[in-house]
Amino acid sequence: MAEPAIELIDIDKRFGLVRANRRVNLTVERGTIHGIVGENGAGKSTLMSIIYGFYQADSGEIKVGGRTVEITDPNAAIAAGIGMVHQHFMLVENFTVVENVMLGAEQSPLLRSGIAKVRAELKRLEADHSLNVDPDAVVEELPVGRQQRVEILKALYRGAEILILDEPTGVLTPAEADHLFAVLRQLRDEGKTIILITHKLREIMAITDRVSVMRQGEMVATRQTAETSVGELAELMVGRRVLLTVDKQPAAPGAVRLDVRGLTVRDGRGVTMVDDVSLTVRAGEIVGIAGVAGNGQSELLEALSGIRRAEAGRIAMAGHEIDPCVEADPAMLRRIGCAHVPEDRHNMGLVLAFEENENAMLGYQRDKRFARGPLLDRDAMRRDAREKIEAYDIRPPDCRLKTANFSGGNQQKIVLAREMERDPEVLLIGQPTRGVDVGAIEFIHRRIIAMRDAGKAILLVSVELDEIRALSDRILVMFSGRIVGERGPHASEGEIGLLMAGVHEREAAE
Ligand SMILES: Nc1ncnc2c1ncn2[C@@H]1O[C@H](COP(=O)(O)OP(=O)(O)OP(=O)(O)O)[C@@H](O)[C@H]1O
Repeated sequence: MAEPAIELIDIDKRFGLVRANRRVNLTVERGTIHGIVGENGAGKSTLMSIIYGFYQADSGEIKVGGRTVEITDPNAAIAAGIGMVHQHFMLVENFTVVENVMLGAEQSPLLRSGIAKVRAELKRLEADHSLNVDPDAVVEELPVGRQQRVEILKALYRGAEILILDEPTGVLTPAEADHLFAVLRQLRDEGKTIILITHKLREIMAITDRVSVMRQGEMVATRQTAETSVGELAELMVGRRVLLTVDKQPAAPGAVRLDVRGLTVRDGRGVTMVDDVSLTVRAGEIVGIAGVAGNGQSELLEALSGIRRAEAGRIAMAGHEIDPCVEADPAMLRRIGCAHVPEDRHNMGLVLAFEENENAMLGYQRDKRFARGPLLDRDAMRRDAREKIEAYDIRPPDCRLKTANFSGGNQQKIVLAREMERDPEVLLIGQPTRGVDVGAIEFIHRRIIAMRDAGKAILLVSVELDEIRALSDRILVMFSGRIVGERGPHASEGEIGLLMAGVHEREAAE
């Protein structure tokens, strides 16, 4: 039998007291798509960073094609035929596609023979793998799906035989995700090996050949995908049965707590992203905004939370009239009882260089309970942070750890705990479970329902249609900046999907 594409033997990695990888063994066969799943902080990204040479294992061995390799840095990984598509793209945004692909590969013989050859090679790779990107396009002007294709091209250009993708669909529209999967299947059929990390178990079932499960730094199981199920994988990940559906009673809505009239918002380039939107959210109800990413949901949430100034409209929130067209003031909105979980935790939700306990109260630093005279009461902050760490099972449970050193899903929980535990009257919540494992999704969904049942008005924006359908009491569909339809909680996926795709209201109802 052919040698496996890659073998990891007894890989160990510690960060201080945290044992991120414990004697991990993994065999990935050539020409297969191998999924890696595991709860937040299980050690998936660390393991991939070791394969790609960002980190060095404390001990253990890596074999590529049967031969032991020393992967001391990403260049050594590339030389061994390993490529990586990162969760947060590593592209230079104001460079063109071809420049990005060349960057770091300046020594390649192809480049020395002239940029025209590089462009020709890129065109060949694009055509062979249906990657369709213009080599001369500037990266920042490309939609995220295409930027991701540039990352794939970059890896293929460097001769990658093994491609690692870390949560590649988190930022993609459903159509972009389908296209990515078609590309990955084709690469596999050509004999390349794909390692895919994702929290979306449905994706694992749809596209992988085998799947391995990590828990608390250990590799606990490997299955043939055809012989397992979402339920089994979820249980293997978190060590208990996970309810994959949300239990809730019908809503008992009260008074209107959020009333938006004629809101119009433009983006930085002057393009109208939110076009004359009106909506209401009552106490004790969850209103979900469904839509394919990029249809104005983000700008709507930003305008409501005071991050972005609107062009027109008015807002009444928690009994206060707000003019969304004047200078934005998120602090004032917090004071009147509005909490906001932003979609983009890195840029809007957290300061990664701060300690966990500082992020756990970011934006609420003027609260009396954190004050000691004119200073901050550090003890009170840490006490508060520890309570949230416990309630939200944030790992590792260390409120002094720098936020950058938490795994992606745990960072998300830090933001959720801060905003949801403030007991707000109105909760604006964007992509609450992005990057979060199935066990944590179950917990977060229960918390959101509990807040609704306690009379909070909740506006939920999510690109996950399953999440919108599971949580919302009313569903508003946004397309091209407008609300194009409203449906009850039992509307079918197909009906909402049609509205999301811009099919007219009447046709969608038929
Ligand atoms: N540079 C670092 N310094 C300290 N601790 C770290 C560092 N990188 C990761 N860790 C810790 O190692 C553990 C594993 O993290 P890792 O990012 O590999 O998890 P993950 O399985 O990818 O999680 P997620 O699904 O949330 O992305 C976590 O406890 C994390 O806090």
